[in-house]
Amino acid sequence: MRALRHENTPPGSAAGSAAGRSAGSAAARHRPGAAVTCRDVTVRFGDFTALDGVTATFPPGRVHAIVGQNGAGKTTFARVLAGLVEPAAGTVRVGEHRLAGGDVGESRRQGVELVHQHFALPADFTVAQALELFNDEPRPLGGFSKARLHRRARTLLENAGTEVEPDALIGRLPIETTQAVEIARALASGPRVLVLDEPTAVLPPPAMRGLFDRLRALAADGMCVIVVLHKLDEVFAVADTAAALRAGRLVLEPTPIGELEPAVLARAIIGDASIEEVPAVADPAPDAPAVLSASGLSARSSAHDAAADEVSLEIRRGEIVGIAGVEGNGQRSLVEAIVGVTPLRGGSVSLAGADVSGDPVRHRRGRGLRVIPFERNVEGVSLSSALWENHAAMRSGGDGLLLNPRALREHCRQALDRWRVAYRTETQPAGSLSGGNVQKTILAREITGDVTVLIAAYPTRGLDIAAARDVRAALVDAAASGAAVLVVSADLEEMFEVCHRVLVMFGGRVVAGFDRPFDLDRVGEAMVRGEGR
Ligand SMILES: Nc1ncnc2c1ncn2[C@@H]1O[C@H](COP(=O)(O)OP(=O)(O)OP(=O)(O)O)[C@@H](O)[C@H]1O
Repeated sequence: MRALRHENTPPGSAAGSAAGRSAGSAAARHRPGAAVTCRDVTVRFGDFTALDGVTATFPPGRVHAIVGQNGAGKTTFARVLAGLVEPAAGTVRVGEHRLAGGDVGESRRQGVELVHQHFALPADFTVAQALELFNDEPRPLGGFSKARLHRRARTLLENAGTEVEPDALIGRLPIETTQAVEIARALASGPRVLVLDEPTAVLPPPAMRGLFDRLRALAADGMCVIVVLHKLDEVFAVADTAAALRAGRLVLEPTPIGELEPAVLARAIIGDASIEEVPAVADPAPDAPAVLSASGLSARSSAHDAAADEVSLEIRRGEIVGIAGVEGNGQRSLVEAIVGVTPLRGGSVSLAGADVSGDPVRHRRGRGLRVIPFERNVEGVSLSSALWENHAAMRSGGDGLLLNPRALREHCRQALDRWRVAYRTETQPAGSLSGGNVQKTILAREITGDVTVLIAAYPTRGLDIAAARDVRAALVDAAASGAAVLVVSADLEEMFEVCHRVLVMFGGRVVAGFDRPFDLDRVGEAMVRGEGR
């Protein structure tokens, strides 16, 4: 879902390609931060209330965390500030200015910039072009030269603390660099208020520390930084205050972090619900056969990723194997080749003893292969289709459920309820769910009793504490029921909790393998150095 509105002529066109200021002036155009004051902000989608009378003040010069479960209203709140959603009632002020609401241009003029949960820069733009999006400053006739645009881009990127070639295509960048460009773009206009919606969801730990340093530096410079986060340790690592939303209501107003205990914050997020421990993962039977094998697998590179290069691995019945690695080191290319959406360049893939190297996706699914894909909004669901249609769409793999719409809808409802998806009716489009709930609909469809091989790419990305726990428990449960499970994740702690073994990918190859008990430093070093078996 692209939420950004492209208000300018496209960069690269004669009129749009010119920046109306020098490379240096963008950095110099610093505006003092402003407080954001919300009073009784209420947002409705039809008869559903997504934000309910939110009243809060976010002073400048601080990093403010907003937390809450999936569907609590965090993204909606961020989008209100950015002018993408118009409140039904209430007021938002940026400094002294009262926003009319629902007007991106107005929010931007008042110095509010939003970095979206799902990146919004066009994949086929170069970095330099992407940085010109929304640059509405006056420009001379004929525009500036490419060299000048590149100079400006370099300055903006440097200010955002990243190095990337202005000529690089957005779609080819590693995901953390894409995010850095998004932030550079947001900072280009010298905002007073920077809002980031779940910026850590895509980042490996070192990049996360870099992001936090940058946000702290922006706040120290006077900016009001509002950041949506899920993990408590991240909140305590970066924020000055934390506020919590639950079911659209502000249940904890922005509170200095020094006055908050993690348990209090967790309670504000989940309310009365309890979170059980993830059951311990049992060892696979000694004679358990391999149900997923890849032998010398090579496949072409995929978006944001390196090509998988002669990867060999085996996962046995009941075994959970993690693939660790900085994103972009071939994990995606490997998964796409196993699933069958990318043809093999070399090697083979077997499922339950049968060579499926040339088989279409549908046949592999028919053998019990289930997948939680990398990009849920593109690969996992059709956002414009109803929940029950999405649920039914992938069921043609031979699981025997007849094409009876009523039965499919009932089946969908049961699965969504089991996963505690916050939805109103199975006929609503998937695009009307919150990001975390979209992920849960995919889990509800893919983690079922008939799985023989489950591939889970970043399965807890964007999920709240309770849902992330449910996913980890479901992975352990799937293995206990006899599935072979492959987990790709940037979250090493999560992997260490559920996996029997962890392989590290670097430059498209598996460069190291580790057994329990895992050593964080050794795995981390292998991820960065590309060696360490
Ligand atoms: N355009 C829309 N139409 C209908 N309902 C919507 C729309 N956008 C959001 N909602 C609903 O509003 C509620 C809040 O959604 P929001 O995306 O703000 O949650 P969130 O706290 O950001 O969740 P997550 O952590 O999963 O991203 C959800 O129940 C969602 O289904």
